[in-house]
Amino acid sequence: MTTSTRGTRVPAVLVLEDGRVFRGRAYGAVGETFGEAVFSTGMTGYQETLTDPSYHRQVVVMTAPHVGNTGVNDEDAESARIWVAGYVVRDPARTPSNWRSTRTLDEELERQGVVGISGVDTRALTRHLRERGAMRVGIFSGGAVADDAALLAKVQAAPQMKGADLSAEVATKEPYVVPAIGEKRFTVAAVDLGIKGMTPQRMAERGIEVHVLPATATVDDVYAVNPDGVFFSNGPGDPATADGPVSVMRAVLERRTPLFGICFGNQILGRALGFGTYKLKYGHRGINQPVQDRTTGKVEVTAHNHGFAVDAPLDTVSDTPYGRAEVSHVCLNDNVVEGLQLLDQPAFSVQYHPEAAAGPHDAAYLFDRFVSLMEGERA
Ligand SMILES: NC(=O)CC[C@H](N)C(=O)O
Repeated sequence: MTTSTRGTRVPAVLVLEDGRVFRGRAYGAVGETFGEAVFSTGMTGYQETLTDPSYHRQVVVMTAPHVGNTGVNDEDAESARIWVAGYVVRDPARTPSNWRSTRTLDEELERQGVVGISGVDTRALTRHLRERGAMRVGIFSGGAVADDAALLAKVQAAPQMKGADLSAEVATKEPYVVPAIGEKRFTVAAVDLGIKGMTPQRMAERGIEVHVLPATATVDDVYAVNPDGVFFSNGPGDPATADGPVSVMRAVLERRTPLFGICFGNQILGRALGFGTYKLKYGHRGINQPVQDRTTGKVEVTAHNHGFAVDAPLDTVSDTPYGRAEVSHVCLNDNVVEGLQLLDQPAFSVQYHPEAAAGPHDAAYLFDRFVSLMEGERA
């Protein structure tokens, strides 16, 4: 049960699993919530962040101090609802202003029952997460917020992100089609593991008819649409649990159908090739992360949202059951693997978000690369 906080100063408390406590005021819905505390460095694009299904079960801390300035509109959502488990801001806008805005962010959080906290020193909280790593957190308001020991016990009983199998909780239950814009050139089967709305849109803009399939889609479901290419989306949870999608991807690789993966899809390609995945200390989340495309040498500024990464050798070509593979992209902040490509068949993936919602459009060329692979098959 949640109630309104707007215009009030309901006390709220944020409790990390290592016992650190931050006090503030309720923001959005009043109640309690649990998740993995992560920080996003995006200065803008909060609506896209909140509605990205990959944030399911995560409590997002915004490093930008002023959030909500442009309100909420009906155009920028990346899915039908807010997925973050909780929201932490420093200084929410009191009077949002934007020509597209139809409501305030705190109204929207409250309407969707999303518990948040404001008035928190998000710089201190971010530094704590950076030093200690992402960890479980609870936000509490409205009830007893004084007994920190009892709240800490609740946080320590909440589920971990490591080992969480979440795609089926966020993905579509029924297949649907996003039609090509203009002349239809290709058909793609897109396995929805938590897809963002902009991803099929970026394909549709290139003449692709996108058949979005549930996370549980089988190899037969994928080939029933007679695809020119197969796509595996972003999504929440630990890639080590995604055995079903890994086996579907292996079947796609067997058939040498052109393949593209984004984020969770990159981790699944890593696993399909025989690499491991591991949890990063605090992940990459934001819209200003430098990545180098090692195939061209170009550096691009990119949107990220990942807490896990692929463990593949950076400087050697690997022999895999599907031929030679290499790391195509790398994050220049920390050398984390940001992309994989096969050298003997048309398959590649990136760990970041070329659909750019929100974020810079530097990486849009990857959708063209996917089109080229499908063109190559036809030539
Ligand atoms: N955006 C994504 O697809 C994230 C993938 C995975 N859940 C991770 O945290 O690394």
